Amino acid sequence: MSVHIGAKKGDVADKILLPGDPLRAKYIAETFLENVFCYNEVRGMYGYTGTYKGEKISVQGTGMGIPSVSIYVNELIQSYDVQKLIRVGTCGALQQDVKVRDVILASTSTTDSQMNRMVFGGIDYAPPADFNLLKTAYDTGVEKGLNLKVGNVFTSDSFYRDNGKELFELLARYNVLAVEMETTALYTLAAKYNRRALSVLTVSDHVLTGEETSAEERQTTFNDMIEVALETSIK
Ligand SMILES: O=P(O)(O)O[C@H]1O[C@H](CO)[C@@H](O)[C@H]1O
Ligand SMILES: O=c1cc[nH]c(=O)[nH]1
Repeated sequence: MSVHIGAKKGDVADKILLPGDPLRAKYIAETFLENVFCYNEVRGMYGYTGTYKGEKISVQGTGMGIPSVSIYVNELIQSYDVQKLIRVGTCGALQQDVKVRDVILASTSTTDSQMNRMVFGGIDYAPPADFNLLKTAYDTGVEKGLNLKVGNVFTSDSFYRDNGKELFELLARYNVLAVEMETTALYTLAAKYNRRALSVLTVSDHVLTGEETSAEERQTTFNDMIEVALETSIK
């Protein structure tokens, strides 16, 4: 057991999918995995292990934002030796040509979080996706006929903000594709511990047009993203 995960060491696979929403973890486990068992219910942050096409794989909710995802990624790496970590999250689109339900692969992330500035003494570290995971996910998506977008995403410390319009317009001008809340932490911790990480994101709402998906759709569905992540994890 670690502080926030009630699993025995061998209960967690070396590859894992990481949705922010624990009910998305439950949906993924029940819909896509075989031989499934639940290894974590601590704080309702469900974690499951099962098999996908015969390969052992886990799926763990991370909660929202950098502090929460950092707890789970630290414990998954340090206590359970997880090697390959793929976030399956939602995001808000910042570009006109990025549509609701599109799938984005985050090649890097920009953040307003102070976390990395504290770690790197004021330097702006650029957190990268693992190139092999990124290429595999891209090739897998193209094979499935998906119009994947690849690029920079904004990992925000706040979902609600007063100066949103100006900031989002500025980021959009600099080609940032979308806003979410965890990728910077995932990529930075993967680099720190020499693990492989990727964020695969479904656009759940559009910051410019106001179009959005329902809470139920955010919790379930988004199957294109999940299939790309599962296939990438076993290739
Ligand atoms: O759907 P998840 O994976 O939680 O991701 C996005 O949704 C949450 C905000 O609603 C934040 O965690 C953001 O990153
Ligand atoms: O962080 C997020 C996630 C989804 N949609 C947003 O607008 N922001």
